[in-house]
Amino acid sequence: MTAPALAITSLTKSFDRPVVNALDLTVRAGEFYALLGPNGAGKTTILRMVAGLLRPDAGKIEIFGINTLQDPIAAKRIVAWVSDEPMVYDRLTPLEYLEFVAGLWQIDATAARTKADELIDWLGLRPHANELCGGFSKGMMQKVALAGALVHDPKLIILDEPLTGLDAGSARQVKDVLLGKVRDGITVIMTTHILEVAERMAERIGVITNGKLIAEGTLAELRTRIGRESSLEDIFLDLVAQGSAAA
Ligand SMILES: Nc1ncnc2c1ncn2[C@@H]1O[C@H](COP(=O)(O)OP(=O)(O)OP(=O)(O)O)[C@@H](O)[C@H]1O
Repeated sequence: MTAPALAITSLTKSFDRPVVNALDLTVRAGEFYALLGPNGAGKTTILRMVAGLLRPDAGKIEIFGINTLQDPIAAKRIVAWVSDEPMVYDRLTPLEYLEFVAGLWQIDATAARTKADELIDWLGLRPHANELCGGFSKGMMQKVALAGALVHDPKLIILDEPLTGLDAGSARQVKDVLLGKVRDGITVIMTTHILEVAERMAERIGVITNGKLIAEGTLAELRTRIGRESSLEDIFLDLVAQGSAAA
């Protein structure tokens, strides 16, 4: 049996207060999973721990069976992390940036160039491929950062609010790239506040409040849980209200 793309067990993290509370979460291989939750629920903190950018206080994270705390380099090789605050080098063009990232992954120069060209075309960056990133809008930076995260052909792509700040055309390009990846068998996990995106794209949706998973399932399963025909917005608000009352 294939190991899950992500298996989180009893994950716990506090800053000045508990933010992630003994969280258990499993995402299957090949799934498109959306993580929803109100502001401050802990979504980014959870994903930063999965991406190896933040150390948990307790708990276990496995990516395709690799323990991220015991074997962080092996885990990072198969994961892409796309932050909601894109970081690219101002003084490089998108092509130079992608070749630089490919070099960090020790991908050979010819393969790197082919990969970079493919990503540039997919994300509609071709007209700007030879301009310095420093002059780019936030949306264009976000697309370059996404391309950079995909250079090493990750098996699991984790994105924090990938569509925020993108115009309709760019959002469509990013969505198409992600759906294409899922069709190719790649697993995608993303947070979003755009419920319509979760509704249309995700196979399963997890709802986080106060660092805990309070509900999870397909849209149909979440509807059944609420017990009436509702929009995802109504379901989400009902679940969050229930979660807050329980806390
Ligand atoms: N490095 C940090 N130091 C202290 N507190 C932090 C740190 N990172 C996050 N927090 C706190 O942890 C809580 C959860 O933050 P997090 O960013 O994970 O939430 P989120 O669900 O992603 O929210 P949003 O939807 O607003 O992005 C917040 O109260 C935040 O202020």
